[in-house]
Amino acid sequence: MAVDGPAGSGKSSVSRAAARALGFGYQDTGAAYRALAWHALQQGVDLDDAAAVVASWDTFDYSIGTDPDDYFVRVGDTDVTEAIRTPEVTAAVAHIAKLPEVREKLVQLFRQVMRKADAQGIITEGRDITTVVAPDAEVRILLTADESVRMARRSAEVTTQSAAETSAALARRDAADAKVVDFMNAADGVTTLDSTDLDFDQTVQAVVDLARAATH
Ligand SMILES: Nc1ncnc2c1ncn2[C@@H]1O[C@H](COP(=O)(O)OP(=O)(O)O)[C@@H](O)[C@H]1O
Ligand SMILES: Nc1ccn([C@@H]2O[C@H](COP(=O)(O)OP(=O)(O)O)[C@@H](O)[C@H]2O)c(=O)n1
Repeated sequence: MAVDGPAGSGKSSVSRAAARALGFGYQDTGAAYRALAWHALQQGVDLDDAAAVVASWDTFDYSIGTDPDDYFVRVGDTDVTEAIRTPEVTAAVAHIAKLPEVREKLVQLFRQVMRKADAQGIITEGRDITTVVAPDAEVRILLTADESVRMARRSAEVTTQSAAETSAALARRDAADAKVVDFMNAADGVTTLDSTDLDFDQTVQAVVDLARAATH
């Protein structure tokens, strides 16, 4: 299954809960972009130097947990599950996500994780999963919500920044990301799920229902 959508739409939390309900694996692709940004920052790479960012790939030893009950993100031996969520990494990630060489390598990595998954299925979520990474997925969903709702959800999670700062950062990142891939409009055959007026459990249920409808 493929799930795309803008920041704060609920992709990670909803996909993970739906995977748990379905007995599926779960792959958070944003975590890989974040982890590469973390790795490049850690190595002191100038993020405006595209060649240097691409070169940092050679020492990027990435692993992610695809069991929805055992989620982790690691670079080498370092657990970066928390470290990749800081506002600094969040602000840096769009600089590397715009580089086609980086995207190509990550797309291959995501497909490899999908092939290796030993569960009955896997939900992969991100920005370009329905269109680029897995356009032939059995179920493809664009998860959306009004921008003000997404800002409120994200602000409730981030405690190291004011709500106004978090909201401004979210809008800036969506604008930068939208120049690279279109995740605001559903491609042909992709189902739009608008969670503006749905609570968390209702949204998870809607995803589970779409999965079951496709397989029965
Ligand atoms: N339908 C919903 N109603 C209320 N809160 C939600 C809903 N969907 C997600 N959330 C909450 O919004 C926040 C952002 O969700 P997240 O999964 O991190 O979004 P994304 O991965 O798209 O950035 C989380 O705290 C999550 O629990
Ligand atoms: N498939 C993907 C996933 C993430 N990304 C990039 O990675 C960043 C972080 O993704 P994320 O899914 O963790 O972000 P949130 O939507 O959770 O805030 C995004 O802002 C994009 O720049 C991407 O370009 N393509």
